[in-house]
Amino acid sequence: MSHFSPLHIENLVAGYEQRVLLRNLFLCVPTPAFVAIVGHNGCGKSTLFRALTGRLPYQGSVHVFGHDLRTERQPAASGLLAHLPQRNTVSFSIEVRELVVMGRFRHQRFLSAYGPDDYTQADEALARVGAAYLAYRDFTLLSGGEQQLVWLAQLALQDAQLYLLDEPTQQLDVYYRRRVFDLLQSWVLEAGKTVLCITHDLDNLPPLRGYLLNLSLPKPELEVLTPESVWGAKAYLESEGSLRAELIP
Ligand SMILES: Nc1ncnc2c1ncn2[C@@H]1O[C@H](COP(=O)(O)OP(=O)(O)OP(=O)(O)O)[C@@H](O)[C@H]1O
Repeated sequence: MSHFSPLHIENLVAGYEQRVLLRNLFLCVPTPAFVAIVGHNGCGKSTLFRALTGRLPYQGSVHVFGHDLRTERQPAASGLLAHLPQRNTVSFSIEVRELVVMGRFRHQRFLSAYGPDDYTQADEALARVGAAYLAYRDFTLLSGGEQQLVWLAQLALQDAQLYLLDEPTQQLDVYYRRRVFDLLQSWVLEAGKTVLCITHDLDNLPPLRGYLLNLSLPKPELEVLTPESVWGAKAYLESEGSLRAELIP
């Protein structure tokens, strides 16, 4: 398999002092794709993202388009990857549009302000997530679901090659959950991005094109996303046996 694929993970081992959560993970996303990452609470999904974003030491190797992530000091600044954590907070008052435009940080010249073109792109990104009406509101006063839409708009502007999204549809209502999955699918199909998306929202996955990665399995591997593979993952995750297998250290 090529090291120049969007994501190539070899023999990844990661976890915490008491517990190894990811054991000898091999993964190759061969071409730009959507990958839904599923698994029980606590099985290590966010831990995988912590390793990929350099916040947790790991054994093994991770290459993104041929770049070794261990030696890539600022993967976000170089446009290699962008990450949406499960909880993202802002502690000061800021207009939504001002927060979204910051997604253009890679195109901003030192000490210069964002220009009209940057703001046009911010408005377009907000419109694409169905949140144009929030543009002039104070971000800190929005509901959790509205804030999530704003983060997705900002993320789109980062124009990264690999997106790591940790439960992007949590807190969203049924309409916006569907809409966000459609949006992520368009990032792949129309913009050639690779999207790794941690989710517990299996019901919305069947119509999507891409792969499924069930991190609760003893040997997780990519499966093509189909109604059958999603059903299989759901049946596995609902079984008592799968939970017991995971609790064995
Ligand atoms: N810094 C840490 N030190 C020790 N253990 C940790 C640390 N961070 C997380 N853990 C534990 O590691 C396990 C996996 O955490 P992780 O956040 O990867 O789960 P997850 O699969 O993303 O779960 P969820 O679906 O609930 O978000 C959990 O049991 C958690 O308590």
